[in-house]
Amino acid sequence: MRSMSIRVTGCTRAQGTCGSRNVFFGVAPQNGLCMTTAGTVVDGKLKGRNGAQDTRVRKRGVDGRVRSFEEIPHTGKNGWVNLLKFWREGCFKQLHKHMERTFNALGPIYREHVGTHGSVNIMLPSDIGELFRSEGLHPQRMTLQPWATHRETRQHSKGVFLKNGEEWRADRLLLNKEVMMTAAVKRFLPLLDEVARDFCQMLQARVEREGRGEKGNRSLTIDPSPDLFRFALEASCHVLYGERIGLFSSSPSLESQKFIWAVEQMLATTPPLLYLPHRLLLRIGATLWTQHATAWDHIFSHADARIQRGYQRLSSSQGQESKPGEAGGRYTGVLGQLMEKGQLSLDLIKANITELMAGGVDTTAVPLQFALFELGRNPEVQEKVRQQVRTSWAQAGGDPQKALQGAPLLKGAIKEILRLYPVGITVQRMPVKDIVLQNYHVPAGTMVHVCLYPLGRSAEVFEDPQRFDPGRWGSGREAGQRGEGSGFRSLSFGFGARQCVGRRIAENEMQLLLMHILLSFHISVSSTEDIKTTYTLILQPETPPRITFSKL
Ligand code: HEM
Repeated sequence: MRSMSIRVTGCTRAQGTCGSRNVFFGVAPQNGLCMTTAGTVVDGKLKGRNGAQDTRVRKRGVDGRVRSFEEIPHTGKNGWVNLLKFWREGCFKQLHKHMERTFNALGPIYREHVGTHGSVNIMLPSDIGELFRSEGLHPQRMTLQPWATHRETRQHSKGVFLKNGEEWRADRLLLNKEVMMTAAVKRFLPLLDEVARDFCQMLQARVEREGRGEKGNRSLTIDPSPDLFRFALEASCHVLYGERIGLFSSSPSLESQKFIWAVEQMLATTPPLLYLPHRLLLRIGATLWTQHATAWDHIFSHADARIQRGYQRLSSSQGQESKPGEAGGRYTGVLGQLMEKGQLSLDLIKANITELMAGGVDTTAVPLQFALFELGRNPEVQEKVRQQVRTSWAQAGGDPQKALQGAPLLKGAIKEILRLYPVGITVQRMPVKDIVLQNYHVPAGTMVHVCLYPLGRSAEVFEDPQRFDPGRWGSGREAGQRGEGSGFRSLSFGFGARQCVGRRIAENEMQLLLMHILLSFHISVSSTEDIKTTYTLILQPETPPRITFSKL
């Protein structure tokens, strides 16, 4: 086992889990006192066993030893009591804020036991690096058991999201070729660009039709979220099935609206099911379980219909000479590529494509809402990004890949959005060997959560963390970043071999849409107040922001 050097911890604001919103200890808010095995938190400040004032430095124990797992500060030992408090305090919906408060109170590492689930939570890049180095050849996350149970009860195969071990790796290597490799990105980028341009045309027509002001110079204020969900679904279907589904028409299909609703329902019902004995809920036919399973059934039947169509299209074009995935010279999407190569069984193609569909809509539509809001409330930043995009677009001669390459601020803007509003608020790993984090022993097989929301907003890690500054990610610019260790700061897509398989689709899709919007519209918001956020397996705005689009 490797020992670690002394580390300065990241707590600058010790406001504490133990204040009025304490969900764990049930201690009267006035005295704000919580016990941990490693120390005592008094008024949100960590004191050693002997009551010494918190130095914010995790030192070796007095005898110089690595501290034991049990000594890691924790939020209460009884998982069921904690669960009850979680429920009563509405903590499921504010998990990201709860994590931030708990780090502020307990320091950069803590244990948590809620219901049936136990974890060690960390947030500093140096600890994340250590975790990454111990993830092994088959990195393992927390399994979303309710999703797995749905597959088992319906006798569906599992895709990469739910698999582990060699089975996971075999599927994943084949999927990488179709969605992550540079050659694949080149194939699907024009499809995403087409959808992004069509979206902007649709928006331009709407601004002209419904906007205020003089003809040709109109503005429209709307909640763009329904349109962004449609955009993300249209883009996903185009890339995955090679099919446009007409969601920008005046009468988008009811079936697609139902799909969007089903993904929302599936996401919202997941967090409570993670902490409850969901198999029992299944057996007694509890509403929560039924809602969850019905939502998944809908997602599956939507994908099924499209896969059948894709299969027929491909079968009818067989015999014509063409490259794989390009029936009759036309790119037939990720589905077409996988079918033509024939290395994955039809069953596994279906399982994986369905997961890509389920994972690919809300995850991009929601950050786009935050991005429009941040660009709107930071007009100077918006203008800088627009200038770069304009120049790059003019030089790219219509080639979307070149245009994106010449606009690093656009990439920086997406990174900033995901730093401030990480879609998934944690990345989890089970280390395959014992490790030492913050000088505590963490045994192999422990579920460790990397908490992205507190990481992204930590003054220990980022200079002026509340500022939306796409330039902080520029090459050679270390100024916007702090603390020891390099890397492990931009982790919203996870890390290593198990990072998000849809990453390249998501990044390009979001960048292209923002690029075309910035080329066509000035964006503004009426209120610059922070957006309140809520957690429903993904982090979203409590109320979608209203955005004003003014024609340039
Ligand atoms: C901004 C958008 C997105 C974010 C922030 C995001 C984030 C993540 C994260 C954090 C993980 C876990 C990675 C890890 O454990 O290291 C993940 C996994 C995954 N994501 Fe995404 N995702 C996004 C978009 C997408 C899209 C568009 C798709 C599908 C087209 C997708 C499909 C998946 C799948 C299938 C996995 C499981 C991969 C595996 O276990 O091998 N995601 N995503």
